[in-house]
Amino acid sequence: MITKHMIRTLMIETPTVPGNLGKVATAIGLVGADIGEVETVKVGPTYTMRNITVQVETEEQLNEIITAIEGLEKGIKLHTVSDEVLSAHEGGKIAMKSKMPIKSLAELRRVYTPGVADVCSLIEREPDKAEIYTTINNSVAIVTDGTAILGLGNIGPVAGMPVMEGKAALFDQLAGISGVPILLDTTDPEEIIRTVKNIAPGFGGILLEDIGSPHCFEVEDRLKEELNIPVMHDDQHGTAVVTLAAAISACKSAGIDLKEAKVGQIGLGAAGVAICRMFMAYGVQAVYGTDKSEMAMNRLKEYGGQTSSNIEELMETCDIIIATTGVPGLIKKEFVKEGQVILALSNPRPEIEPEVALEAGAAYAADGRSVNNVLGFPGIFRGALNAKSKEVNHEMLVAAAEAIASCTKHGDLVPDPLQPEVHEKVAEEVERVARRVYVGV
Ligand SMILES: NC(=O)C1=CN([C@@H]2O[C@H](COP(=O)(O)OP(=O)(O)OC[C@H]3O[C@@H](n4cnc5c(N)ncnc54)[C@H](O)[C@@H]3O)[C@@H](O)[C@H]2O)C=CC1
Ligand SMILES: CC(=O)C(=O)O
Ligand SMILES: [Mg+2]
Repeated sequence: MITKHMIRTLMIETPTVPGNLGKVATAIGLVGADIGEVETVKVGPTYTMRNITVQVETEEQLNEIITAIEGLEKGIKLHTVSDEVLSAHEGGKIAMKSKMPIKSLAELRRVYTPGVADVCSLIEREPDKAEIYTTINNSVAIVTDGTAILGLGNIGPVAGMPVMEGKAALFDQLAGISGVPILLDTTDPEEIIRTVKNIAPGFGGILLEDIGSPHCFEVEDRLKEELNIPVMHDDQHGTAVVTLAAAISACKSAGIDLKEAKVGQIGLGAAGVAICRMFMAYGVQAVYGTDKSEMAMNRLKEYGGQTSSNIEELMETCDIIIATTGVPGLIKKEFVKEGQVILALSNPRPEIEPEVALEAGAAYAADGRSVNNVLGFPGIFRGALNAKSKEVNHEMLVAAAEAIASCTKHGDLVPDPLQPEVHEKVAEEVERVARRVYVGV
């Protein structure tokens, strides 16, 4: 089964006679679409109304379903076709809310003027008190310039806002952190750095998101150097953490030593270079990378990595293949070697569908939906903020990767991202390592 990426909900009425739902399901199946959820909205004496979610590849395939259902027997009616992903975004996904009720004048005066002035004066005298009496230490800025939104490219910060809102929603739900999207109307590294430094006093940490290469490297390096709060470019290090976790789990299940495995990285942008650096620093001896850009290849060499001239060579020789190019379908099934581990991580669509890679002989295969930095960034920041760490460093990232791997069931590559224990474990391990390194406890 190939994963379909368009999700639509069909509201369908059928006469209340056994077998009608089966006819609808068969019509959808014959077109080659997948059925997701089936929700019964109403059961009447003569008819039943259901919402049926379908996953399709293209608009044409959706139209074929519509025609097929309309061609079924009299009484089976298609009422609406809705895009629930779009509906879920109506009005945006996040909100800044008051934690305090403000229902009486006494409460108003406590929360706002004149009461608030005393708290301001206290913080002026003792700046550390901001940690106790403001939300700063629990807030992370999610900063983008819109230059590498998922694999969609340079579509601008406003078009990237749904991704930033998604990260903020995940910060809240998985780690209790207030994530605040910051959209930058500049792609100039100096201006980005200056802006982030100027807003930094309001935040306990900075998550750089979907900032394209090569300027993302300078932006992150400089901000790490010049700010004394945790700064992490998620597409680099969040991705590298989760990829390392997946590789650790795959090697454990296959009974091989990751450090002895040959790893091939396709795409040496933000995610790819960080993955290579992470694997090399973890002790993997043979890490090779390739990219269509000479500049990207040279960058890997500067970091001490080895390059390969083409994808075919990597596919032929490596045990583990990781792809982060943003190019769907780049890896042909003929390239897949028996027993390989294939992590095709580009979103929204992978370089090879996991089902195709497995059919072609891969031992393990996954895409960016499961091997996703959502498994890393919430817990990494929770741990860093808890430890009052001034940065996110390599040891903390390795601790996060090992924590994710330790939560993974035998035979799986990564755990379920909605399992709260995973994020708790990542936070705990990151905090432990951060305290050891920075606070000395
Ligand atoms: N699963 C996950 O958690 C994550 C997935 N990603 C995905 O990885 C992809 C890349 O993201 P970034 O590294 O931020 O982008 P980027 O733009 O920094 O890097 C992409 C790199 O791929 C190279 N490339 C493009 N076409 C190629 C080809 N045909 N052959 C060889 N190299 C090629 C480019 O030259 C560039 O160096 C995106 O699709 C993104 O969604 C990124 C971060 C996290
Ligand atoms: C998941 C993510 O950060 C990306 O695809 O860019
Ligand atoms: Mg991203």
